[in-house]
Amino acid sequence: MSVFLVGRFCRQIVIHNSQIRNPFVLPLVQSFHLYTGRPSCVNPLVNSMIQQISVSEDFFFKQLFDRVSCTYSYLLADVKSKEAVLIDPVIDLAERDAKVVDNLGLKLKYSVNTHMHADHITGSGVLKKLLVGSQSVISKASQALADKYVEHGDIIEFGPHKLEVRSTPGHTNGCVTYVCHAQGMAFTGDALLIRGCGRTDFQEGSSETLYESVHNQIFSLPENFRLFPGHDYNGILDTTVSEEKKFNPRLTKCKEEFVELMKNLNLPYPAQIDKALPANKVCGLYNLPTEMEEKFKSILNV
Ligand SMILES: N[C@@H](CCC(=O)N[C@@H](CSS)C(=O)NCC(=O)O)C(=O)O
Repeated sequence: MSVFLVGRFCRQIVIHNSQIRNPFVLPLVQSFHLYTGRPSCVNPLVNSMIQQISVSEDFFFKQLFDRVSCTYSYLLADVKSKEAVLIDPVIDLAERDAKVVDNLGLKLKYSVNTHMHADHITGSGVLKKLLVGSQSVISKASQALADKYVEHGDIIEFGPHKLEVRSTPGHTNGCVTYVCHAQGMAFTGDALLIRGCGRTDFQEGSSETLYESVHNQIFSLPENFRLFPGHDYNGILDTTVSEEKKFNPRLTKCKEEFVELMKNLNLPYPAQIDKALPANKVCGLYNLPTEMEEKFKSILNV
């Protein structure tokens, strides 16, 4: 897709999409908008709410859903090398996910957790057994056991693709957001939900910290970056930086109002919290509730 800029004295300039964020091209796009004085329907800055960034041909992306916990998992892969990562798998659906990976001929490198979940058990432990060679990943700050620990600024690689790790604490201490700059995507876990955010009333949650995390690490991304949350309870799949900066009913408030609002959410505790936390402290490999241990007995050899 291309962007056409039409000025007062200039007939037409065609800029390919891949060049829009080029530091030499962006000011040109901006100045055309300022110069002509009207918000062009093709100006990416004005249009960022609706203009989607398309993924490159060598990048595979599949969004997966767990109906019970309303959790999204994300399978990302390099089309050429077949190396894949799976963000936030759910244990109950580990066999489904392993089958998808197998069917597509992918090689799962990492099962990546955005944080230590309180509402469901991560699938990263069972997936290590189902897809031999794959490793569990979680942030160092989460203090859970995993094969690989990540910190702010680290890069996770699969084929030529890269996910930047951004520390976004507040919902939990160890929450991270994974940003794929080249594809204009960020996976926010429970730090930012669509028109919402993660609760801050347990697991060392802090509303002040969450506010800073979202504003500094997520809202600072380009306006048209697509954001993929850890959950959605309303049937919406994704959002953008621009949409959330305009319409998020919590995070558009000032920090003091946000903190007050978060104090009064009055949400019931997640039903599975007492079973989920002990298991998630070891990335779903041990400490499973009896029914899960029974279900995955042969896979986990416990
Ligand atoms: N009812 C669900 C839990 C719902 C919930 O508390 N969701 C969390 C993310 S999972 S810990 C949250 O942060 N929600 C924010 C919100 O505004 O809803 C269950 O029992 O599992």
